[in-house]
Amino acid sequence: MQKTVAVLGGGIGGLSACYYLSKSPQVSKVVLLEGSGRCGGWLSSTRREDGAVFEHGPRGVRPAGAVGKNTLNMVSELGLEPEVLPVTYDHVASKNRFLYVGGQLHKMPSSLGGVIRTVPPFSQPILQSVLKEVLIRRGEEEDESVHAFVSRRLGSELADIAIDSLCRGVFAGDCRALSVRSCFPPLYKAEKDRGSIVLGMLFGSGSGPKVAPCDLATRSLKESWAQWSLRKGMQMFPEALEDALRRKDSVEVHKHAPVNTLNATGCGWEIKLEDGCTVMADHVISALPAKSLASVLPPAAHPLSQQLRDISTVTVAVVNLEYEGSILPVTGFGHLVPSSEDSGLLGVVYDSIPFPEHNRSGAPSTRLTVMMGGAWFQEAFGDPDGVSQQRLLDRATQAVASHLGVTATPVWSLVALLKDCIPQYHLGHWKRLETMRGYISDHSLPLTLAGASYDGVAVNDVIFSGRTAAEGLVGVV
Ligand SMILES: Cc1cc2nc3c(=O)[nH]c(=O)nc-3n(C[C@H](O)[C@H](O)[C@H](O)COP(=O)(O)OP(=O)(O)OC[C@H]3O[C@@H](n4cnc5c(N)ncnc54)[C@H](O)[C@@H]3O)c2cc1C
Ligand SMILES: C=Cc1c2[nH]c(c1C)Cc1[nH]c(c(CCC(=O)O)c1C)Cc1[nH]c(c(C)c1CCC(=O)O)Cc1[nH]c(c(C)c1C=C)C2
Repeated sequence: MQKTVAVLGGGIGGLSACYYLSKSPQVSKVVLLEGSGRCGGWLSSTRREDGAVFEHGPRGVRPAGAVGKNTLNMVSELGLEPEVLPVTYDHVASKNRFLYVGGQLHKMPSSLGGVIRTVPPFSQPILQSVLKEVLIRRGEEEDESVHAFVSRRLGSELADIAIDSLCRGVFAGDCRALSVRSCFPPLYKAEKDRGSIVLGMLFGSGSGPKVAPCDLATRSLKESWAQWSLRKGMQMFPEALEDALRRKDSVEVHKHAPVNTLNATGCGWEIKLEDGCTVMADHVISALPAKSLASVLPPAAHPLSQQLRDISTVTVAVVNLEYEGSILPVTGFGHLVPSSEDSGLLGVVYDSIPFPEHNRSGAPSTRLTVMMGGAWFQEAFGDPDGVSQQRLLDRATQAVASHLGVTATPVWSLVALLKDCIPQYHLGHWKRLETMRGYISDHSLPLTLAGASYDGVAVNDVIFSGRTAAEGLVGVV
């Protein structure tokens, strides 16, 4: 029987689910319902007339692994290959990442020399911790915080500085609350399967999904890409996806269509939109943030809604700055700030270094992005609704002045408050997923969960979640 599938949320997760569904003859109709006036969700770029591009959300995607290949396959199918801007592993933006500790920038080790010597801010060679790690006994816990896991296996200094910063630079989150099992599955699996992170990395652990690479993915391997972006910014990606979907007879894309309620009809769903319109569907793929889905589910699904509400999120202030000339004292991807140094200031990306193509045409300029808040937003700035743009801008320019010695006034700036933008996979997230998916299956709800709230926040993971959701319904596409 052919089905009508409604996909809720037109972020990269929902668009991807539609894309894969539309490849299947088993689906007669796909209806995408996006609440806002734009598809793409957090993939959002400001393009100025002089050619400058500023990212508010993701600025680079990794080509590595099956999910990285999968994304590049989609990029290629969408005809975006000529627009791809690759950054190779030997580029300075791949080799140089900094930590701001004790009022100074420290380059993170990226070569053997950097791990065999004692390199500040660390008090002993990283290699020492790595060699000892092999001898540490396997943990017994079903889950553990990222901080506890790394402290146990590699020592508290690496956990307090490097891992604390890494969790801020990926989840804008607190490594003492985040789950190692859900945030860094390869680390957790390496210990479970091989008894050690190092042995897991050396000999592999478990088997992940397999994806056949297209020419573009093969090229990314041959040319050693570390990350890539698109010529007119990451927003090109959802724009191309939306265009491709609009060209298919089987797909309807509705923007300005916020979902208000979902009512189970016995053989599907009646979906009420805020404007009073109704959409009927045999199946729903939700690519909404977990809390948004919780608020539209029927009261009878209360146990599921409660679990969804318990997946918390953090708010990040993103400040894009543009300076006259080439003003950076160092070169690289950017720097992260551990929470012990300055909890409210997460890090600074040196956007002009990996992607100079996004600089304005004409006179030289430097583009930076300062990211603030995250799990520390409330303690640093108070209620997100009460903080002024000027305060965020001042805090960002002060950080650029004290961390990088850049005291010039930016020639252009943009402050964006990204409310509830990154889900936090706290301790026990895996159990919550099991409970939620168990509830859906036990109650035979025609509902699939996709998007960043569940199985990975990276663009690649979210796209793959859209594919998995579609394939769960129609088989391999
Ligand atoms: C500042 C920042 C930097 C990032 N950097 C990177 C990076 O460098 N690399 C990387 O891989 N990833 C990065 N990410 C992560 C990645 O961008 C996100 O995890 C991903 O875009 C989430 O996609 P999504 O489709 O799951 O959700 P969203 O983008 O949140 O999309 C959900 C959609 O649902 C819609 N919606 C909400 N409620 C309703 C409703 N009731 N009815 C209808 N529609 C509704 C929203 O309008 C939205 O369009 C970053 C994220 C942020 C915030
Ligand atoms: C300072 C805050 C943030 C910076 N980027 C993000 C935040 C919250 C969000 C983010 N960054 C990455 C991802 C995807 C993860 C993935 O698995 O691909 C997300 C959601 C990529 C990333 N950024 C950094 C690392 C180590 C990674 C992981 C992948 C990789 O190694 O490339 C470090 C980093 N992020 C930021 C800065 C300033 C920084 C380091 C210098 C900004």
